[in-house]
Amino acid sequence: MTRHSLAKDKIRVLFLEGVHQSAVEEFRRNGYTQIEQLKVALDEAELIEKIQGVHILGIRSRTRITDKVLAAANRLLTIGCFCIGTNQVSLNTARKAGIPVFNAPYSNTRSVAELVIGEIIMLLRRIPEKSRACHDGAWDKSATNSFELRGKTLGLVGYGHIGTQLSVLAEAMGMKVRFFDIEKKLALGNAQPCATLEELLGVADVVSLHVPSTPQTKNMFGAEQVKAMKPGSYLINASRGSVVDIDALAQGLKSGHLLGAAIDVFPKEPASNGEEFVSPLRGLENVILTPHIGGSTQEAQENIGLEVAEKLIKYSDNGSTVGAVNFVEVSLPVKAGGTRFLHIHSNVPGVLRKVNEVFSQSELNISAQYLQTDPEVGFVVVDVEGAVDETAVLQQLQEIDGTIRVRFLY
Ligand SMILES: NC(=O)C1=CN([C@@H]2O[C@H](COP(=O)(O)OP(=O)(O)OC[C@H]3O[C@@H](n4cnc5c(N)ncnc54)[C@H](O)[C@@H]3O)[C@@H](O)[C@H]2O)C=CC1
Ligand SMILES: O=C(O)CCC(=O)C(=O)O
Repeated sequence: MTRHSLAKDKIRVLFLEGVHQSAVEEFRRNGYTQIEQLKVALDEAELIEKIQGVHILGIRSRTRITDKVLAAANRLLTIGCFCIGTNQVSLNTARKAGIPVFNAPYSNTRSVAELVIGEIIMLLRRIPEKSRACHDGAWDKSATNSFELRGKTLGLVGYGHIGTQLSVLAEAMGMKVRFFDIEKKLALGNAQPCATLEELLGVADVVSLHVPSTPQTKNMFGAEQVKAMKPGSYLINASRGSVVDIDALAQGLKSGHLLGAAIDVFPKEPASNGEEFVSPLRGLENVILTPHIGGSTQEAQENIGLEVAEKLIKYSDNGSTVGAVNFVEVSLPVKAGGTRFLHIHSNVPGVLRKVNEVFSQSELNISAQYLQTDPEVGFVVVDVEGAVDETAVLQQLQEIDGTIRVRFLY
């Protein structure tokens, strides 16, 4: 039987925002019983209260894990973002507190790419307003400003997991693809890179944004970029609301410079399904507005649930940090016997020596040791064979200057 320093039925797991049942089942399959599920996101004050005693927290993109929430988290071992973006978590503070954060970098990318393909067709055919008109009893059978996508140029800003899949799908449908990325990227199919964003904006009939939320991408698409787009072109944003200056976009649409837009993410998104969605884009012609559902398909959510749950369980059971977005990655073999100590510390000189002294002074036989450091945080894992007074070792490790947290698995 695998035993743990904290019995699994004492480990409290909290899932917010309707994390998929596949995650819950994976935790149950692995022996976890204390799992609480909420459908909603919590605001900072609610989370500060709710997080007390929680060891493993699972969220999606709405819940903000701020410095204050992390300071209040008295038992938190790890956080799982059941999505791609991790900008909702104060990653640096979590890292310094010894809390690895995991996400699912691939599982919903196909869903986003498919949605964007659908939106390109809908926008070029002006389906939003034609459908609305039919619902209202009108019959507008005109081809004005309706186009095929064949032969048009798709400009991808960000050529990562989503951008590249879109590139392949769009070419298969007869579009030309250009892309701009800050990193050198392998161009798939016949896609061609642009040296600058301006170059891309000057040639694209449809611009689709697929960059992460970073300080550099904040408002990277403003009045100047809207103006630089071709007259009669379209903008799609299914990345993050912080990337586009929404007022500048509204202006570009109202002036007729842009013929349409499809926007899935917004600078301010309602915290729950009941809250009113407020945006200057509401009511504009040929604008598809969706409530941040780019990755919301059954397939994606089920896969994400499983993928992130596996990473969280591996860390909780085994200490492995592979896939962590804010933490040094240590790939650990499953432990067959003995005791495994996990020591997270500030990366200051002498800590590793003191850790080793604890084991040598206790005359313990170290069978394996793993160490990874970043400039500020170190993570050392020590496997020990034979009989061990775990509590005594734990206490000595905790007393080492610079220790952030210590755990043992046995
Ligand atoms: N609407 C939704 O439901 C979803 C939204 N997303 C968002 O989409 C974003 C992109 O997802 P992936 O393609 O999987 O990410 P990725 O990390 O695979 O690709 C992002 C690409 O953007 C590039 N990039 C970064 N900064 C840039 C800049 N300033 N200019 C140009 N390129 C830049 C990177 O080099 C990278 O190639 C995610 O970070 C997330 O915020 C992801 C999934 C679902
Ligand atoms: O499904 C979600 O909650 C958010 C999806 C998303 O934006 C992401 O994966 O980054």
